[in-house]
Amino acid sequence: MAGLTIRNLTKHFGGFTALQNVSIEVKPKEFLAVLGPSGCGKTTLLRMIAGFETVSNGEIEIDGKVVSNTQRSVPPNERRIGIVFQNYALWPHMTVAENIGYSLRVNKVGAADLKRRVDEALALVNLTGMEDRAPANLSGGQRQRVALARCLVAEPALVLFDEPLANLDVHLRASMEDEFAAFHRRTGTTIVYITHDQSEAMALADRIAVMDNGHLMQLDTPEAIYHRPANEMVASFISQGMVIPVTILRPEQDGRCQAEVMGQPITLTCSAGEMPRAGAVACFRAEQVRIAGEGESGFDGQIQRVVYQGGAARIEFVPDVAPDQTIHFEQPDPQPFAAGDRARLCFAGGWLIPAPGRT
Ligand SMILES: Nc1ncnc2c1ncn2[C@@H]1O[C@H](COP(=O)(O)OP(=O)(O)OP(=O)(O)O)[C@@H](O)[C@H]1O
Repeated sequence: MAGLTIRNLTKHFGGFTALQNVSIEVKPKEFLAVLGPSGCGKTTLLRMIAGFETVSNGEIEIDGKVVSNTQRSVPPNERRIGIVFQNYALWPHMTVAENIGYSLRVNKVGAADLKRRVDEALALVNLTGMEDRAPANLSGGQRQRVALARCLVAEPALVLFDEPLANLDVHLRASMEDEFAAFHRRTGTTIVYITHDQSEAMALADRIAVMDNGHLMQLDTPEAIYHRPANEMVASFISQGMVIPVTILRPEQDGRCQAEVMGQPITLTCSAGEMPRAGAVACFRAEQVRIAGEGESGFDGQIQRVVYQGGAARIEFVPDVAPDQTIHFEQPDPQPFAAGDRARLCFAGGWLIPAPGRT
């Protein structure tokens, strides 16, 4: 399986810059998710990797060969890339096997070889026995698997997924997530998976590239992105992290620093070399918020909303000292709170977000 190198990639559409200086290295067999809000440039990036868009600057290398730079662009069909789209794009008048074997027939692959490769692809996506069905007689998840088999049969160096689960219902998404993960474990295919759904990215990817406004914000493992976001965008975009001003009291020691948040002392995890500085902010996760014990110090405030989620509720709380800030946390049943109640909370940890330009 091939690797993919994206170097200083920029894309202008007229006066609009959709991608700005993006560099990403995808290792062979890696599963990389590209995650970001609508309009951040995910599809543009995918289209450039596939060769549907030229580059304004920078270059793309697949398996060590340059396929796009400002001078040249290898056509999509010569890039050995498979693409799985969200709308499957299956031929309705062909059977499952005919759909899967289409590209081989076009390339005049012999009948015996074609059947063997189609059978192998069917087995890879757990569709053996369904070769004679029409796409109309398949479930959404099965159609998506046919689309995957159709792309695998061509033995691509790299498979691009463009929001492949966006059209499926919640239950089917979960089971397809399992299938994609199992498929990746079985085949070791190098995958670039575009999504705006962070739980999908977290569940599937070895690493996640978080994008915003055409810029790469962070490229790291799901755990690092969650626990050590590089900036405020990543902190708040991933799992609605709470970004709150803090005062750093002492320089970093052993990956931690003493700080103050909303008038309360706190120990934050942080990157090496952090020093007291102006404008510091930290990211707090819902599980790092708790109700202060009897007589324990904390910050007082009012419960704004209680949203029941089955087994637990999401509680939204506004602190008296920071009325513009909403703190949210999960409270397991039975629910002690209602909107309007007073409470005292404290934080049990947090991550000091590195100063801008220093990640
Ligand atoms: N051909 C084009 N001409 C002009 N602007 C474009 C073109 N294609 C994309 N854009 C703009 O580039 C930006 C990035 O678009 P892109 O489709 O890559 O975003 P995205 O992250 O995939 O969004 P979504 O999740 O909504 O599909 C958007 O502001 C979009 O309007």
